[in-house]
Amino acid sequence: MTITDIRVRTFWTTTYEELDSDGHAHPGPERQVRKSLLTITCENGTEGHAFGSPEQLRPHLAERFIRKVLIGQDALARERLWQDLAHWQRGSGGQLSDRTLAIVDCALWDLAGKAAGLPVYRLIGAYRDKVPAYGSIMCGDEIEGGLATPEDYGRFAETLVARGYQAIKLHTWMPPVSWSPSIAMDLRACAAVREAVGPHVPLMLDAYHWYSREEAAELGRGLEALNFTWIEEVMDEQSMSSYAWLANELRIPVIGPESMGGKYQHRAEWIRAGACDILRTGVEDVGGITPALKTMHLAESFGMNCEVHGHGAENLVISAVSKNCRWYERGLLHPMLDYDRCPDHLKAIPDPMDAEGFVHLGQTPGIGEEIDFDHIDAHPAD
Ligand SMILES: O=C(O)[C@H](O)[C@@H](O)[C@@H](O)C(=O)NO
Ligand SMILES: [Mg+2]
Repeated sequence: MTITDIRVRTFWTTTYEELDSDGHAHPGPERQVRKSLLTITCENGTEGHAFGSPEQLRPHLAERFIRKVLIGQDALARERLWQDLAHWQRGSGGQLSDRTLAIVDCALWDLAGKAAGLPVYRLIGAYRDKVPAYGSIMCGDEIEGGLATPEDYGRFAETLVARGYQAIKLHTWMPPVSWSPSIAMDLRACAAVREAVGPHVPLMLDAYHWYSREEAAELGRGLEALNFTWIEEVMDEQSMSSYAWLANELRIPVIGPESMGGKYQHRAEWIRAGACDILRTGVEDVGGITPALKTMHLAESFGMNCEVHGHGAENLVISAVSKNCRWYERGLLHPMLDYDRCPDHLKAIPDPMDAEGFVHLGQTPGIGEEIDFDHIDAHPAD
């Protein structure tokens, strides 16, 4: 199966979210945004697709790297094509990101699933056909009726448990919220959620990402008293030794790294340094399904769980093929947003969740996205 073409289509789609000055998502006015679709085509007409941002698929990257590495190559040689693209990162002057690698890798996996007539999670080797989900709540805000108070978090958590979520993760308040960061408020929100859902629902916290060691330890001890399941990204992840210090200080499991680059190699160093009790990966964070699988296997070799960052078909695949992954992160969730609303560019959401809190893997060949090509072609945004 020889790759004969790659193309990028950029189109308009609707969003109901906006990013704050720190890059965290919150509810926002309905508006149109640009999104891109990479399509890889083989000589027999088989195609693989993956979504990304226009910036991650901009012409310089599509022509200088993606086309150059892929055209004429065996589409099923994913490992070699991923390695070739990853090696180009050094010579790209910082232009070729892990996010772009992830898009290409996901499109190749989608193509392989189409060629085999299998959903990708079964092509890789299923561990399960449904994954328990935790509700990942958006960062706090100052919106009336949103996530402005600890009580708001408590009320929202109750609705999420009633919806079926088997666990809940809080992202609490961060700048630009005027009075944040605040350990006291973080712990008040966590206490309100624990009070609302009772003692047995697993709870996790992902808070302000730049606390000091002492602040992070104080926060962690507060979570221990509330019987939380893990503490996440509460210090700058560039300081691996700070996380080794924190993991040694606390009983509650420390999970990471999420936002750090370095793929599976850097995550191996975190394990070696004792900087995490639970490893973290994500298809976008480490450069694709191919390296995310390596991260999963790395953690498994150390008897560790590895939890997947982010929602979407590709992260659901990773969660479904790994014994040492406990959850699917479904979110980000907010009282004013309908997470189950189907995006304009899809015919169905990729992560439907049943009333018991399980997200079921689709059986359609490919990565698991039902793409609405008519929408994409009818709303060009080049
Ligand atoms: O932008 C971010 O920091 C992430 O999207 C974050 O909000 C959330 O996805 C996360 O940290 N999950 O663990
Ligand atoms: Mg996180």
